[in-house]
Amino acid sequence: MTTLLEPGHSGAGIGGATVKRIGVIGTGIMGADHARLLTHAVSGACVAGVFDLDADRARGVAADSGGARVFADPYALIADDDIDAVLIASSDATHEDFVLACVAAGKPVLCEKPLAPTVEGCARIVEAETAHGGRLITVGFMRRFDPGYTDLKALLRAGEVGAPLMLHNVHRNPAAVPGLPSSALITNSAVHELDITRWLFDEEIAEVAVHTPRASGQAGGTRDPQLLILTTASGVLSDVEIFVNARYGYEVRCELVGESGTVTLDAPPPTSLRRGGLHARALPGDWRPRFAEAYRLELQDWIDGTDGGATAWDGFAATFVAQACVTALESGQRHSVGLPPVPGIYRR
Ligand SMILES: NC(=O)c1ccc[n+]([C@@H]2O[C@H](COP(=O)([O-])OP(=O)(O)OC[C@H]3O[C@@H](n4cnc5c(N)ncnc54)[C@H](O)[C@@H]3O)[C@@H](O)[C@H]2O)c1
Ligand SMILES: O[C@H]1[C@H](O)[C@@H](O)[C@H](O)[C@@H](O)[C@H]1O
Repeated sequence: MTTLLEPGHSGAGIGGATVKRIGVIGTGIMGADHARLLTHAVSGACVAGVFDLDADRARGVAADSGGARVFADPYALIADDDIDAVLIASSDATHEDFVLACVAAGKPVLCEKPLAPTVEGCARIVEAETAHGGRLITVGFMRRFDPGYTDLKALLRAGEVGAPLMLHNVHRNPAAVPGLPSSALITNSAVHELDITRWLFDEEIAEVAVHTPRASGQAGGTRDPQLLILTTASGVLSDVEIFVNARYGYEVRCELVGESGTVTLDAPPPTSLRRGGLHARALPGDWRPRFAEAYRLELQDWIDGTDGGATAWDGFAATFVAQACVTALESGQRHSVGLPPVPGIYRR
């Protein structure tokens, strides 16, 4: 693939031989988790700098990361000569400015999903990276590294279930903040399934529809749950139940239906308890335990420069489809997607 990175680099990852000094912007739930993984579970990296609007939070993560520098300004962190690459885990609306600053500084950047919450914001990022002339950006669609999803894709590729027909996805969170906009179920949560559908079938989503039952009484006015129906260019259907006030726990699973068999991706853990007439398996409270291995593998891939992660174009496409879903939600009508052509630097 085309790259303008230094020798030893491949694609948007960091690559090279020495320990990579990472700057982390945003040290909330995800930033702290990524910093912990970079410090303790990923080889060839250390957390060298942190920034968060909440300075106490940044100081706590810096201390847990072996004494990283706490920056007072995120743009100073990005520009600093002792920071080799940047991980952005601040809130969604801040991603665009930070990613653009990384591209301007020529630094590899791993940005948590979504790349930006608006299509226009993602387009500005893709334009900047294209003008730079080589890939620097990776987007944190970590499910691409989840052993369950990679197995599912391998079985599909090997022809084990024949040609694909349907993918049934379930994505549930125990509770959302009261007053969450209905569109956020799509742009912040179901955006993972939009990415996974494109990645699994290696094709674009051509049409979307969104159906809603009556809203849950626990949802505080948000239209929750929602059922997204995605149709790919070749006519595969991928349906997504997104329910962010499911109350009982965090759960992500799916079933792929092919012409000669099916594959079920269930929720770990592998252990289950049988007692008192029940057969039970513990569910996590959020995404971190469910996708722990996926986050680790995603970060290792980025540090190694192996280039298996989602590109800025994938980030653009996911937000583009999400926007079409929001339009479908608001209009109650099916909506064609019509992605623009893929710029050259993203053709694999
Ligand atoms: N890949 C995943 O599975 C996954 C899971 C959860 C969250 N996320 C994404 O990660 C990002 C962070 O989510 P979170 O759950 O950690 O949220 P969080 O609220 O716990 O943390 C966000 C942090 O960003 C900080 N922040 C806000 N504005 C900032 C700014 N301008 N500069 C620097 N810091 C700023 C906040 O102070 C906070 O500490 C979001 O974009 C979210 O969509 C991804
Ligand atoms: O930001 C989080 C995160 O992306 C999780 O992976 C997803 O399951 C949640 O629904 C979402 O709110």
